[in-house]
Amino acid sequence: MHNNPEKEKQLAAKEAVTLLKDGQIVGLGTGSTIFFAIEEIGTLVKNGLQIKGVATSDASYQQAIALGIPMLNINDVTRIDITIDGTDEFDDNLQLIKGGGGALFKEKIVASMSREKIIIADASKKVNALGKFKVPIEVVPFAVNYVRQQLKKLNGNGEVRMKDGQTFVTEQGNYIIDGDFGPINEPIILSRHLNEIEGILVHGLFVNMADSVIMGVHDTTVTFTREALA
Ligand SMILES: O=C(CO)[C@H](O)[C@H](O)COP(=O)(O)O
Repeated sequence: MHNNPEKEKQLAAKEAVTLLKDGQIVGLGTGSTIFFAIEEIGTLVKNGLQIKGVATSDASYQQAIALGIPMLNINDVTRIDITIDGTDEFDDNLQLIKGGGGALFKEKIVASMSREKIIIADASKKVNALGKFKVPIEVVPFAVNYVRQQLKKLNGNGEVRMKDGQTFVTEQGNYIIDGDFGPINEPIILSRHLNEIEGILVHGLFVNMADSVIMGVHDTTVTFTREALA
């Protein structure tokens, strides 16, 4: 049986939104998987679900507003109850590489403020070792060459992300360096090293963050939980 990523994304999204409850403040991730979740939430809100959203990108904000989902500014909230977001890769320990869409800064802040963090994914995102997908690293433009040199010391190779022939610029006005470290056997240690490099605003290793990953596979879903790892 062939995988159908679009269908798997939709199934995971449909499953995730069943977790939402009246009164919650909900973090809305970014990307093509979350697109489906926001659509589903729009329908639930039309049918009476009372939640308020906090977006991780302009795209998710605009989609949510167009669907009539009430939205809050992150600086007007002191808590986020639950966040649903996508991922570029996840491993058996529910460690993630995120930021393929370049929204990693807001995604990490929203995740850090969230009591519960749910990741949704199609089956292609599950890997034995992180690292086939290059680690997105958001860098203040002044520090780009310095950071690339520092990545070399970590046995990494970083290329500045381009889009349509231009340097990709994040919503914060920064650049993304996509870091190739080969298979990442110790994501927690690499994450710590990256945290220590001046000029890096945020990186796409989301370690010990996801509470669960809902993965669409063929015509069903499988849920992996952090609780089950302990
Ligand atoms: O981190 C992200 C954006 O910054 C996305 O969650 C990630 O890139 C997955 O995207 P998609 O659902 O389109 O595969």
